[in-house]
Amino acid sequence: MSVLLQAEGVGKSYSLRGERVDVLNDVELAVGAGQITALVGHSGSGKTTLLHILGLLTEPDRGRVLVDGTDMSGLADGALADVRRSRIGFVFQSYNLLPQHSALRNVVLPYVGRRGQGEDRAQRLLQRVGLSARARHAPGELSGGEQQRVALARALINDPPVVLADEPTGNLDEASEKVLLGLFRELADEGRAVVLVTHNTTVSAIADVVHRLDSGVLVTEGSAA
Ligand SMILES: Nc1ncnc2c1ncn2[C@@H]1O[C@H](COP(=O)(O)OP(=O)(O)OP(=O)(O)O)[C@@H](O)[C@H]1O
Repeated sequence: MSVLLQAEGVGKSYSLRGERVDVLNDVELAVGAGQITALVGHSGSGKTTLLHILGLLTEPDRGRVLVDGTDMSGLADGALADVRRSRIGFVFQSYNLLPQHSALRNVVLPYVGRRGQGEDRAQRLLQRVGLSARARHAPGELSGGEQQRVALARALINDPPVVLADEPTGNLDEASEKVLLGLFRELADEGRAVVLVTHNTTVSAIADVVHRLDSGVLVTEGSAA
């Protein structure tokens, strides 16, 4: 298994009303290509914080994140943004789609490839997530599950080897959940590393590896391998 994303000794604390809260303590994690990794744990255990650190959206206080074996600590903001755009697709818990733009425009916006090819690629991705007929619709005209699928298409626009998703099935009915989990499996089968934060046991059941966060410590619960 080739490791695409690693956390080494990652720690994060917040200061809340004068109280220090240690959210993550010395987290070690290696995320492999071709696998679905689930991050589980009770509410407030730090899953989103860890996902944001893995996605280079939040800097850890201690330790480091490696993408393709390269240490990300100390990279300038621009270089970090380049790695984020090209190597990591992130699906946010609240989708974070721009309401004034169509689904298609939302998918194209982060595209960094050859000029003129973004729209075609975005169309194909919308087709892949079953929404080609909704390309011109604004996020407000789509259901939660549809917005989630647009957010996944956007996360794939630059063909990233790593896909991170925060509670991707949080607002979905069973049928939409099944479609989305099928898509994540396809992404892993293509060789990508997929990391899902979830409370949902259906989601963790399809994962190849399950890690649980408990009191800031990450424990591996199970591995299909
Ligand atoms: N920006 C922040 N400032 C201060 N404290 C924060 C911040 N972000 C997270 N926290 C604290 O860190 C802890 C972990 O939050 P996090 O959102 O990572 O947990 P979670 O496991 O994803 O929870 P949930 O399952 O409820 O989404 C919480 O106690 C929260 O109050």
